[in-house]
Amino acid sequence: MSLMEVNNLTKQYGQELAVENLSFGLEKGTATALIGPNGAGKTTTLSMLADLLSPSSGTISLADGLTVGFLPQYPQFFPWLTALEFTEMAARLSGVDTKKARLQAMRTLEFVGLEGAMRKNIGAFSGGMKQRLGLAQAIVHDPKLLLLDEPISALDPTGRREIMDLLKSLQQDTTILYSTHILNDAEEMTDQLLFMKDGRLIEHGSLDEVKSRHANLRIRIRFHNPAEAMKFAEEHPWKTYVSADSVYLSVDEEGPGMQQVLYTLSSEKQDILGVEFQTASLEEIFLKVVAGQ
Ligand SMILES: Nc1ncnc2c1ncn2[C@@H]1O[C@H](COP(=O)(O)OP(=O)(O)OP(=O)(O)O)[C@@H](O)[C@H]1O
Repeated sequence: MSLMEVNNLTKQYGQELAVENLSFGLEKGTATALIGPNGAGKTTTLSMLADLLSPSSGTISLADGLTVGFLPQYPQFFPWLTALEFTEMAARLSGVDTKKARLQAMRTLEFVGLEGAMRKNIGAFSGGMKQRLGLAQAIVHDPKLLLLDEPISALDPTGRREIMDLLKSLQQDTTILYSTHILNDAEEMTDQLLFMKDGRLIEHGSLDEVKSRHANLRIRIRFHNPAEAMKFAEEHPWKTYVSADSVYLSVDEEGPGMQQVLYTLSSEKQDILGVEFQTASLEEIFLKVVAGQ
């Protein structure tokens, strides 16, 4: 059964519909990526799910006894507190027994890689350390559902990698819903994709479902240099796309199949570096879906 069911969720600000008739479910133990351009309604949605904002209409149903952790897009910290004091306070506010709160806070800070900075004032923390601390306050009470608003977007590639790895290790016993606009990362950790635009859900499904609906399979032929790729494209009647040293052919009713491409390459004795099937990346699909709206 679903851990959370969202039905026709709507939020209106004056005349503006920030979120419009959003419906989806979160299955236990899955990761869902909420993707959308700026202003799509991701923060508004997550704030309603975290019970920080009341919906104008629609319903959010939670499984009995579900505990929820939330990382806001811009978490507020108290710079004069130490990381340990702050996390312990978050634990208590989330209902952790006072006696256990300190130990739990220490364990969580260790888990997010802040064991060496536990007793430092947050005021001296870097952006990456604050992001880890934000995650710590969201998970310190061991929630079964974790809602994260842009947990990785503000980080550099190393920081993103580290937080993604932490999230993946949490995924074993936690259901995760996170918003992001870093689509390469989303592709790595997602059982369900939700694409939002202008407050509406414009596409959803598993990565494979979304890919098979939108991603045309294509063939990539790699040449030694861009000039050779260009020459090949010009000399053949197929619809091609040339980028750097490669020629791309879409595999559809009009395009050639792999067999025909291989036959052509060998009969013409083309000196190539390689030929392979490729699917479009999530980023390309997203741009296509958003543009098609
Ligand atoms: N408190 C508010 N009052 C009025 N309009 C709001 C308010 N909060 C959000 N909106 C509007 O609702 C829409 C959705 O905003 P939201 O912040 O949810 O988008 P988002 O997808 O999280 O964007 P971003 O990626 O930029 O964070 C925007 O058009 C925004 O201007």
